[in-house]
Amino acid sequence: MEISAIDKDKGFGVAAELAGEALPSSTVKTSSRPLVPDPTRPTFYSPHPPSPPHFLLFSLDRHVPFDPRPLLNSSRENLILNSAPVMPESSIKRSLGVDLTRTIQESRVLLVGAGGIGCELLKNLVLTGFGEIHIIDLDTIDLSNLNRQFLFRHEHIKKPKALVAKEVAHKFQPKAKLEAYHANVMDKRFNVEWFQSFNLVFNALDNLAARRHVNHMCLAAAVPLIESGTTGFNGQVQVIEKGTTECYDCNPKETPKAHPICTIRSSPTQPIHCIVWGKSYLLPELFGDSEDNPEGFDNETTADNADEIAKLKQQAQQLQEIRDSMGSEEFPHKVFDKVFRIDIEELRGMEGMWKERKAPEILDWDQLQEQSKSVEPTIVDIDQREWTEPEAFFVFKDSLDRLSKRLKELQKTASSEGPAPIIEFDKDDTDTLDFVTATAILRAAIFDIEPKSKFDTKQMAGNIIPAIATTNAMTAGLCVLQAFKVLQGDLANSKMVFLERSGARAINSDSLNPPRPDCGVCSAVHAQVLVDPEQVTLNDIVEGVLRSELGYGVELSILKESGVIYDPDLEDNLPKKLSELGIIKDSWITVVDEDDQDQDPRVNLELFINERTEPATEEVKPAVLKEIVNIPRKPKSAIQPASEDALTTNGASSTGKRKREAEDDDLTNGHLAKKVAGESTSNGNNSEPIIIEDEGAILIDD
Ligand SMILES: Nc1ncnc2c1ncn2[C@@H]1O[C@H](COP(=O)(O)OP(=O)(O)OP(=O)(O)O)[C@@H](O)[C@H]1O
Ligand SMILES: [Zn+2]
Repeated sequence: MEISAIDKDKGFGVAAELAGEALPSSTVKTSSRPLVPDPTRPTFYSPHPPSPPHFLLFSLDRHVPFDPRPLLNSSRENLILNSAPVMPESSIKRSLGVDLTRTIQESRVLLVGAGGIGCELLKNLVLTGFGEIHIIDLDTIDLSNLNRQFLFRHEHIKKPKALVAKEVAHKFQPKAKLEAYHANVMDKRFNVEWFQSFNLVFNALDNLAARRHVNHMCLAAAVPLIESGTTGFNGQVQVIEKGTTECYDCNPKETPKAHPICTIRSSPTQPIHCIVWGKSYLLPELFGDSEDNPEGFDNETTADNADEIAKLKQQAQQLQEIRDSMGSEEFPHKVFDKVFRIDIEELRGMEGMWKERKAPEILDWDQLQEQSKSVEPTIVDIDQREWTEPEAFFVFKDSLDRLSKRLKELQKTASSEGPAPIIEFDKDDTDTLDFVTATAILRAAIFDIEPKSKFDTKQMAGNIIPAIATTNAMTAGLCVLQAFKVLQGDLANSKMVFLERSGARAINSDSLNPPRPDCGVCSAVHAQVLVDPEQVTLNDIVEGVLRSELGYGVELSILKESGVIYDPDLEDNLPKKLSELGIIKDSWITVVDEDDQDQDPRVNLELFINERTEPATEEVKPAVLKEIVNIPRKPKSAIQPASEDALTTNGASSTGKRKREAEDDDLTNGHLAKKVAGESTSNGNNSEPIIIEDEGAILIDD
């Protein structure tokens, strides 16, 4: 990447030179000339760089009459990050124009999550002049949040994130109207009407369930949603608008990987299999509640793995007997012999398993005892390199001893009525981490698998994906840019934006796709029904609303979050009151049309339960639709190719993403990356620079 730094004083240039040293693969060019207006473009200020760079960074102070509108109006993405403590309104107007500034000031927006992205986003929203911002977060502040959730300080630890975020952000812009909720966004009180009260919703969440819930509520409320997320250096921003774009659920999401039980118990092939064995099998069997379901591997009994489960249970039972000798001198030897010798001997006996791969090797207590004599106790502090077998053996005994003493201590002080004390894995609990690292290394040696260091084990066992402050900050900036487009009703130019570390460009974008016709979530029609859940029966809904008012036939089923509550073969629930079925105010049921005899079935109907206060009378039916809705038929072929011009007005149908994937195949180093950048400059698509205004807005052109 090529970076040009220009400043009328020397300071920025020096900083850029230092940056150049820190980024040896980049070319940093510095210059200390003043900015001059570009005579060919009336509102544009050109520094006349020596050669057209890929990115151009401007650091401007208040006195330079800079107008970045041409950049904002360019067809490509720009990134705005506000870095100033307070951005004067005049600056915002100059940057965004009077109309957009007013729209922003009059907007009422919801920010869900005040974590890594949320803190950055709140700061951006406040400094950009958003008029009313509601912040919701269920969590309290933790020490580990402070490195990147910059609104929080040490004195805020244990306080609710939403409330502290509000308080701190308010100081940036006292005029902003902020409202905070220390609550779960999935609470029923945050109902469709509440969502409808916002012009725009931002998701800055960290889990699938909450993201899907907000997606669903925004679709039901017909409020646009800007969804965002980061993992390490990668970030993504997606604009979702009912009926126009794909929703969060249009594309299936990966669920966390569970390893097959046979892999964990008898045929590990990767370091993670040994780590999961130490963390989710051996540690809980010795120090936890062995009745608990282990996490990280799939121990559901099926025809295929019934034998494996039975074997595991048998081995676990034998370990339980050994557990009784915890605290005695023989305890470590007994545990070692059981898991690193007896169980392995048994496995070796299953000859069929070892035809294709090397049979596991048994470990020898006496030999390791001898070899580990010279190991220093400080070995536990060496976390960057993999321990040798004797070192791992030493830590195995040492951590087993520490954990045994801890559990004995806990047992002494525990009350007899409460649950028996246990020790669970925690990546920040050194005793458990040492134990898992050491046992995983010993197991890896048995199966001839590469060992992992304590540091790596912590990442892998703790499912840690490093959170990078810069990625969060850039992603939050991109969210605001997309918000500008949504608020201007310019969905045609809204994008799906990606931050990536590899490839030619850091920021890439893709046109938004129209909704997938087969998506059960966003193809659904949403309606509200007014009822008294204590009085109204399911039959009142099925007959009184669905069949008589909406014309459904016999073949329909009704689902609640927990499963099916009605279908033609399940009529027991019909006479029950809604409240008895757990269908309360502000919950919803999904109606699925199963009738495909005469014509195609209708799309799903999501019926939200609204409470009615006045009683039903002769004239007023017990369940009434708030508005009559038209429920279209499902399209003939569920998966249709997305219409190319459904969203794009600029004809940009060949998406940046596909192009980028092709580029990635060719690009392995910065040299090629530069070449691509140069090419796109010459074809006129990439000629705009990045601008950083260090006390107003920072614009980074994509
Ligand atoms: N259902 C929910 N309702 C409200 N807030 C939620 C909900 N689920 C998650 N959140 C909040 O979303 C935020 C996500 O932020 P982030 O991804 O930075 O996670 P974190 O928990 O702060 O950090 P880390 O997981 O890395 O320790 C968190 O503050 C979390 O409390
Ligand atoms: Zn969808």
